[in-house]
Amino acid sequence: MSNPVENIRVAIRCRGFNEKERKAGDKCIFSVENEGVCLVNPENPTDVHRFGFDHVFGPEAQQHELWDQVGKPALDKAFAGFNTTIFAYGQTGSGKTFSMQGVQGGADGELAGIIPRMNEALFARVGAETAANPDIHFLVTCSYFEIYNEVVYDLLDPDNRKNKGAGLEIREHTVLGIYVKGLQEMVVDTPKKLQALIDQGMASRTVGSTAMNDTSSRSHSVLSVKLHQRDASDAARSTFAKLNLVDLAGSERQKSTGAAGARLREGANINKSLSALGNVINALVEVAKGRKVFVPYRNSKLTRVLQESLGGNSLTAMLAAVSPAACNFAETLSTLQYASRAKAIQLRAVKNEEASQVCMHMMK
Ligand SMILES: Nc1ncnc2c1ncn2[C@@H]1O[C@H](COP(=O)(O)OP(=O)(O)OP(=O)(O)O)[C@@H](O)[C@H]1O
Repeated sequence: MSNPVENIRVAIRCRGFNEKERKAGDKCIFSVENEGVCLVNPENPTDVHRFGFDHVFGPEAQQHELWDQVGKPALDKAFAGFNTTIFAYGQTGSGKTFSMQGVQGGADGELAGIIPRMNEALFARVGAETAANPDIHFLVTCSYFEIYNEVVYDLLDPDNRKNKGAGLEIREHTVLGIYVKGLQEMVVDTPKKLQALIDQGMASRTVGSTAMNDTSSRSHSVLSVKLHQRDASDAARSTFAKLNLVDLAGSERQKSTGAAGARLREGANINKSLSALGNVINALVEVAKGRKVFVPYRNSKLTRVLQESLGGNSLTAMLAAVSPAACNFAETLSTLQYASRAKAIQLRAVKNEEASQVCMHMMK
């Protein structure tokens, strides 16, 4: 694989009706059509919106299908030395965290989302490759942070969490790219250790109850797993890859969330950063058409952190989560429009051989 030019891959996932929607006897306005979706305006049945996507997962789709189509290809690319990103976008309560993290328990862990599956598959592959070739050495590190009210907090550093207000700075390195200064970078060598850090980070994440979701994520979270591969017999084949797994805070209309006070302020910040993301997506669509336009990455912490994932050195998949219920028509339409625009973004990922040379110092 060498320097592919790829569009962002966009997947849609529609959950089933939740308790509230079922009790209200709400109508289903979403249907799957081949690799596309159809959304009908409940107020006007002739107002029909059709969109095509790379993958569509209906309410009956299982977590392992999402892993096969979206998670595993990203992991394969990381092993080939490419930065990869998966980010979940969608209305609050639409199933972003369910898709990314899933639910613990259930028979054979079938409710596990992309992140725990990624963890297990990553170390299974590290074990298999090391067994097949003793010259290959791996180093896996991870960091986990959230952006809450436009401030970056380290989810793996309890002191940083206690000291709310003093956030971390986002910086840029000529070889390693965008990074968060002072963020803890933990070395992990078993899936158990990585899962313990993920659980620790999840427990620290800012969550609040809104009218739309009892445990709504009020921050954007970024789990970043770095995979360093060193080939002792051929240094030129050493690589580095960053795997970013991003669970965005839910987009929402203030009216539908019943927000007030802190929730209202959070909501305003969430909407501000998601609209900054929308503006970056719009600009990148113009760039893909060959137009020279300014891409406003610096307008929010979120877009700055996602800069490489959206328009730089990364192969990226967007997972847009939606509700099937008529009461969410406006939000679902807006998510589908947002996701549909993102499809046009082109990515130019480069195999990280140069960066790996820098990172090799960390392994010595
Ligand atoms: N595909 C699905 N199958 C079963 N349950 C689901 C599915 N998607 C979401 N849910 C359930 O719906 C509820 C809301 O989902 P989730 O917390 O993932 O939403 P979210 O998009 O992350 O919301 P927020 O932006 O508010 O954090 C949870 O109880 C979750 O378990």
